Amino acid sequence: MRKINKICCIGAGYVGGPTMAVIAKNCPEIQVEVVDINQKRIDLWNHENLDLLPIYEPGLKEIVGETRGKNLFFSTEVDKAIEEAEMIFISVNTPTKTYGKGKGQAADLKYIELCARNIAKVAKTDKIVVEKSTLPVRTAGAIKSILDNTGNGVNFEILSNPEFLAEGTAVDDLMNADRILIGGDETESGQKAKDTLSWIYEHWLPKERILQTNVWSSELSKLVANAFLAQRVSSINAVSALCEKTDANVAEVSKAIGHDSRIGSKFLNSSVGFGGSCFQKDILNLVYIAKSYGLTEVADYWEQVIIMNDYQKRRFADNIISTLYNTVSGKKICFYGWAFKKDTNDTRESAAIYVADALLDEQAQIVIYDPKVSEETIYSDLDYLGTRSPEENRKLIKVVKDPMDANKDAHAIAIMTEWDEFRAYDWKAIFENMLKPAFVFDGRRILDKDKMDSIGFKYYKIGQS
Ligand SMILES: NC(=O)c1ccc[n+]([C@@H]2O[C@H](COP(=O)([O-])OP(=O)(O)OC[C@H]3O[C@@H](n4cnc5c(N)ncnc54)[C@H](O)[C@@H]3O)[C@@H](O)[C@H]2O)c1
Ligand SMILES: O=c1ccn([C@@H]2O[C@H](COP(=O)(O)OP(=O)(O)O[C@H]3O[C@H](CO)[C@@H](O)[C@H](O)[C@H]3O)[C@@H](O)[C@H]2O)c(=O)[nH]1
Repeated sequence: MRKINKICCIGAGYVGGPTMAVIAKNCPEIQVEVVDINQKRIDLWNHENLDLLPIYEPGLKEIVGETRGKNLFFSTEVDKAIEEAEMIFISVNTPTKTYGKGKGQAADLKYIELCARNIAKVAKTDKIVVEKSTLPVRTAGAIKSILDNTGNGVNFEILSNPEFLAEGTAVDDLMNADRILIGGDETESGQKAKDTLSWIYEHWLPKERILQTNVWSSELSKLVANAFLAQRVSSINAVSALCEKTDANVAEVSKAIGHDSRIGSKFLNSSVGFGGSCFQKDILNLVYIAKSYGLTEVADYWEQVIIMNDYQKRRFADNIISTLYNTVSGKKICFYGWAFKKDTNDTRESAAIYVADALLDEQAQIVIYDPKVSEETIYSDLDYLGTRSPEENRKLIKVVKDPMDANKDAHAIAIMTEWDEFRAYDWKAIFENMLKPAFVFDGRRILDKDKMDSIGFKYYKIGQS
């Protein structure tokens, strides 16, 4: 096993930034360079005011404050970083394809390929290239083929090292990872490369948690882990619809089944639907791969997880419309939360976007408050859907910085994200501020039904009649 002094990471996003910051903190002897083509993002990573880092994660600014300028650096000098590093992590985005073959399902690998070509062009010494991005099975082979055909005599070892952090808890997940997965060739040089990457993680994690597999098992395990987690959310959300029709309470059902140690209690919180940049994308990718091997039943099985999630979002919006006397036209609806979960400023695939879109189709006036999401992001999320013109979106949507401004004269409040501060609000004062009857649709099950009823709200909680 070889110890290394310099690593770099291509992609300074939600994964690249926190992951490299945690490596820098735990490995003071390793110089870590994080590079990105997005100048604005890099400028924010280098901003002297740590509250302006491009990514909000509890505990992140403290680690960046401690390591930046010592052994953690952010820059746009991609070529220089590649040239100098002994190990290169690729952590660029791999979104669902929006064009051509596999549109709407396959992963778009153009950013990965650009990185591979760039490494091939620039590298003059042997490198270990680590896939940190989530990739379809057998992508390592494609990267290897690009790298090995450069003809400049450099040896590349490709490893798959998928990341399992969840947003909102990224720092804690990285510091106390359940497992680290390292996939690589079962050759002597492959084994050496795996051990070198393992050595980095062993700085702060017990060796038993570091699993080594072949490359393809590692690539596939990442997709399967997300598919299993999302499947649990869709399963409990399917049950929530049934609970609303009966006198069952989804929280009691979750608790009852979660006590079975074979089932376990995690990921059984019913909600307005899962969001985030990973679950849907990775399941679609799994579905696409299964289809491409002719495994139709396997593809259909996993696709149902997404179909159920879409149903849950639509069901929530439909309930708001039907409860508000079958029309929301011109009615003010307050959204508490826009992020796809609490403690992150990320809004990718957030359920709030799709619920808002359905209500805007019915000409609702939506006023949004989220403690961490900017007005610019909210407008761009809706504009991206292309359902209506940007001008129309701005006419129907208002984004406010004070939560009490959002509920003033509102017909209804929809709780879209489980931010802790929403629980602590003075709900009596909110009731006074609203039009009557005052409706609350709790898409995250964070408020107490008895308390809300006693204040006078018409309160609807997902998964409870
Ligand atoms: N977000 C998560 O919680 C999470 C967790 C685990 C795994 N993943 C996976 O990790 C990967 C990255 O996700 P993310 O959320 O960090 O994405 P992101 O969009 O936040 O960041 C990706 C960054 O890569 C940069 N980039 C793209 N092409 C580049 C190039 N050729 N050279 C330099 N920089 C380039 C982009 O400018 C962007 O800043 C994805 O494959 C994702 O599926 C994400
Ligand atoms: O019981 C639950 C748990 C989650 N969610 C929702 O599911 C989505 C995803 O949540 P979570 O998994 O906590 O966040 P992500 O950051 O999307 O993390 C997932 O996706 C990452 C990217 O691949 C993986 O690395 C993580 O292991 C995996 O948990 C969010 O909208 C949550 O609100 C629920 O509705 N109910």
